[in-house]
Amino acid sequence: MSAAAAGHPESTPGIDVADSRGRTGLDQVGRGLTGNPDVIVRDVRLLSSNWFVLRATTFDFRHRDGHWSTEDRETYDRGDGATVLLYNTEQNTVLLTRQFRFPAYVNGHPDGNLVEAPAGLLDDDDPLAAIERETAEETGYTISDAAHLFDLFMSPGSVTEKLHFFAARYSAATLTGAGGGLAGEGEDIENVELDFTEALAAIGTTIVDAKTVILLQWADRTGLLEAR
Ligand SMILES: Nc1nc2c(ncn2[C@@H]2O[C@H](COP(=O)(O)OP(=O)(O)O[C@H]3O[C@H](CO)[C@@H](O)[C@H](O)[C@@H]3O)[C@@H](O)[C@H]2O)c(=O)[nH]1
Ligand SMILES: [Mg+2]
Repeated sequence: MSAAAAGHPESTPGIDVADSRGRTGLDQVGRGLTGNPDVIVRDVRLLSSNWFVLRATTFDFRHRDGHWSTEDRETYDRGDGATVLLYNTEQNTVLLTRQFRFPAYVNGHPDGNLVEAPAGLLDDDDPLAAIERETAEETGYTISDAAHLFDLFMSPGSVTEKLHFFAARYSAATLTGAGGGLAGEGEDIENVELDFTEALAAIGTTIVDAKTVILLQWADRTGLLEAR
């Protein structure tokens, strides 16, 4: 007799038994939130845990005029990430990457090859360790002086991710590895070194990745690099 026929619910990967990535309890996230008295979480349903995690959450929400409504929101949870502006003040250059991004390709980017600041998911590391790791993996450069700038939500209507922003120096002397990303994960990442003026001019045409635009404009606003 199956568990369901015996009156017990079936086991669900990601909830009460491990999913393909070894996770359980994925339907518990968000249930205990108490910070906002105008929000009462009623239910969390796991929709997918194929790779990252898609949930639907039902919550009661008190509007500004005092009335309550019940709302459903889907959230996509990739964990948090970190990104870095690699800069060289002697050359007035930045070191970016180019890689294929399917979500951009399927949504109108001509070939999906995006020019971006190096970035990666934190996995189990703290943000600084994660950006040092990702910079080495993706570009081959070793960074040692990464300065934390700010943390931003990148798409708060649907994606839970908070992105930690850094800036760090690079030079020919700090190129210590091959870069290119993790071949085992299907990554194929190319370095793109640009004169800072050229990089600023490419915003909105060649450079259409938000984190990269934010970092370039930060460097312009603070005068870290020179827009000639
Ligand atoms: N098998 C499989 N692998 C996946 C899937 N989604 C992602 N991956 C693997 O997970 C890797 C994640 O690479 P990271 O370098 O850690 O992350 P990222 O995708 O570069 O994300 C960074 O940039 C994003 C875009 O700006 C940011 O959103 C994110 O915070 C982070 O900074 C991908 O390259 C790919 O190999 C999937 O659905 N299936
Ligand atoms: Mg990456």
